[in-house]
Amino acid sequence: MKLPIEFVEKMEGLMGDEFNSYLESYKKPRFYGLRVNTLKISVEEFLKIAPFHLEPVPWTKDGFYYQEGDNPGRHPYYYAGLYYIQEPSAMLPGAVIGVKPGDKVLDLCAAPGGKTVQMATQMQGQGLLVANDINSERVKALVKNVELAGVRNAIVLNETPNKLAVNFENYFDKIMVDAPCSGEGMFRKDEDAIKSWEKYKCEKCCTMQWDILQKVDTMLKPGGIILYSTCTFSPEEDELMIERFMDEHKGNYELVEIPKAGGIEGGRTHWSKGGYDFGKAARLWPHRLNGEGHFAALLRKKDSEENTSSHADSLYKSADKSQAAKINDIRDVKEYNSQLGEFLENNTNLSLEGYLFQKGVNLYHLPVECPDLSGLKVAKFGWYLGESGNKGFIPSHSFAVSMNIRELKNITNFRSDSREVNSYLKGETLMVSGEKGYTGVCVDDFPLGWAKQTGDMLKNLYPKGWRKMS
Ligand SMILES: C[S@@+](CC[C@H](N)C(=O)[O-])C[C@H]1O[C@@H](n2cnc3c(N)ncnc32)[C@H](O)[C@@H]1O
Repeated sequence: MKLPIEFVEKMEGLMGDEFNSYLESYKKPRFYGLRVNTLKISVEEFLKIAPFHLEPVPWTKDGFYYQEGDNPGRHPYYYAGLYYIQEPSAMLPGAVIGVKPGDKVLDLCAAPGGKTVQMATQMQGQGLLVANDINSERVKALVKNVELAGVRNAIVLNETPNKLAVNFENYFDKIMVDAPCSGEGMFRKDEDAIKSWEKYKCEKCCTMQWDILQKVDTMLKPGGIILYSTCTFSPEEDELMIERFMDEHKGNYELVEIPKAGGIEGGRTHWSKGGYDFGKAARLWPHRLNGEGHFAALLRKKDSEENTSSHADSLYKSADKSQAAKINDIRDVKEYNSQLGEFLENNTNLSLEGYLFQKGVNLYHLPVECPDLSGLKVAKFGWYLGESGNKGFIPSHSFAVSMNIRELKNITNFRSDSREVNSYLKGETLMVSGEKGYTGVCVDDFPLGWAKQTGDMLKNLYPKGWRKMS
């Protein structure tokens, strides 16, 4: 690996005596990680069935190192969304932000969704998770990962922080800012990161980070939490960026201690101007722990006596609610849309509560009231249930993949090592007989998608864009 000379010289100046051991880390292999999706399976159950060589990641209880040859991205459990493949150091921000069920959470720079799905597991379907990214191509991957993980309480947006700040004033309890950065911590994992570093120098990234951070305060409630993270070593993008933010908000924010498990170190106060204790922040160094380079700072906004009722809530109150219905049980669902009500009754054991929405023929669910989304580009709205039209109710793929087996009435279950499961994931028709109608196809009890049983065969409804290639 050829590191840019300018980068090496800068690191030598910063690291002093540590420089040689730091540089040696580039000769060592990278680490591979996966995080168990506890929306679908507990860590204990996963460890019983996972056919991989797993070792715990010290800073998060759901994260594990795997060996390169394990290839978890090709296993049917991946298609059931049982885990998310994530670089081990990248698991820290989501592990320490402290998201709880019922919170309103914003993941501002979210694609492809590693931290979004991690926070979703902590919310357990309660509250609202808004995941946003400015890049429309990357938003597609974000939507897919949110669906695959079975997240039911997320809205995915494709917006600038400026526009979000108009709709979400004083709205969120927690905001994750996993900022675009010069990516120095990723050189060992991905040599393309070096090319990107040469293109987007640190100064450009600082400008982007500052623009993003400036809007965060507007959207955060008093008493709320920001987790700022990067995968770069540069103090300008890390300690100095947070120092600037805290200076700008004069005493309104404090740094919160991030636990230092498994070799994590504090941030470096002497790389800042010295006004705050960056020992509370976290630096993950590749020569100090088993993972790549990362920085994270946890900030708490001070509580205030001001009225905290949010602008977005009040906008919603005056917005047109005719499309939304609050539901408490199946009777309300039937009243709202009889096709959906019948489908739920015949095919599922699901008890839906919360809010139903209809846009054209499409039906959606959210566990909470919808915030004001006017003027925003919505890439995914809540849990997409399916279409209700002339052909009756047609359930969506995200409906199936967000279910657990106990919520499904009609099931076709295959073993993970069976020929059938691979055929299903490739989109092939299967010669399996059964009762006519929709069936949830599962691998070892975990739903993968729908099929329609014709009596003597399964018509495959696994979506084209999701299929396994070989
Ligand atoms: C480090 S990546 C995020 C990784 C993601 N949090 C995860 O865990 O999978 C940074 C992201 O910020 C997005 N981004 C860049 N500028 C942005 C802006 N002004 N507002 C929102 N997102 C932005 C990029 O498109 C990129 O997807």
